[in-house]
Amino acid sequence: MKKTPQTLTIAGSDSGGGAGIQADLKTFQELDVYGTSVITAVTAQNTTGVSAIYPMSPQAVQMQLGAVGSDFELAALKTGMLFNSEIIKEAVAAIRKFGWENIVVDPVMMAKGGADLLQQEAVDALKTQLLPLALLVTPNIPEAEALTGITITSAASRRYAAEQILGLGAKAVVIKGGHAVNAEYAEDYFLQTNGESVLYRSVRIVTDQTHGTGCTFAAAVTAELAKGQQLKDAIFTAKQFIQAALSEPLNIGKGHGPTNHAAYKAGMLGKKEVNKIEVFQ
Ligand SMILES: Nc1ncnc2c1ncn2[C@@H]1O[C@H](COP(=O)(O)OP(=O)(O)O)[C@@H](O)[C@H]1O
Ligand SMILES: Cc1ncc(COP(=O)(O)O)c(N)n1
Repeated sequence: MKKTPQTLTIAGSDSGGGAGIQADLKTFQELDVYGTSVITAVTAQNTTGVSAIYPMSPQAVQMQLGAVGSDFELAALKTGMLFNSEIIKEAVAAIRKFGWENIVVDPVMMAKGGADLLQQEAVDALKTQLLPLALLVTPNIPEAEALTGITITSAASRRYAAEQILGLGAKAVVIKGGHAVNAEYAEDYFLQTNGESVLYRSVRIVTDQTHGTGCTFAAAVTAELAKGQQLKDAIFTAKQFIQAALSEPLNIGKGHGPTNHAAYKAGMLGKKEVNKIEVFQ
């Protein structure tokens, strides 16, 4: 009997439903994998910002990880908001204990409104303990800068930052371009340890409805890996997924609205020229 691929997200809850655990589970569902979740923190959040953060105790995280690990056969997992170094330690311990592979680390540091989703003291633990276990790490530009101390202003500095991140032990990195000053394109730059690089380019969609883009992108990569796709193909599908999700806005909330997680499966991608993804190897 063929089993549905099983996945896990270790992340924070977004009461507004557009980012974090909620974005991840919606994305898993849309891409036909089974999603489980370990909640690291509960945020009181909507499209206008984060008003409070309630981290789970390390024990609460450990118990959730144990419950998932003792029952499910995970084909891939992602991490999102981890908040502090104690929670990172629990995630690392469970990854080792259960022998989980295909680990996608979205090094979530800050919400778009500026709230700290990773405490400063935890950046070191993320770098030294979690990144060495990652198949892929998916920083946006400010996160890649925080991980490396490099200011990204050009293709050369982006490549240099990617190399430094691989130096931390991740097998591959994709530096996402949502925050770049490129008005025309959103470019995601992929580099892996054998030196191979790929640039994924789409037309930049003019919208302020970008809440949860990073979570959704990493969850889509995770789902595709769980289905057995190669990393480069999984990233291509994730880029298509987020492009469709941005191009069919839901117009929900008073601030930075959530993306449309249903658009890709509903076939909206193929319908618009703007949604073509270019790939440069
Ligand atoms: N305006 C946009 N138009 C098209 N793609 C975008 C846009 N903003 C972000 N993306 C894409 O969304 C994904 C997440 O990128 P980014 O927004 O940089 O991450 P984060 O949410 O972590 O800050 C990437 O694939 C990026 O290229
Ligand atoms: C619980 C939680 N996790 C992550 C994000 C980052 O969201 P984005 O994907 O827009 O960077 C968020 N705002 N809230």
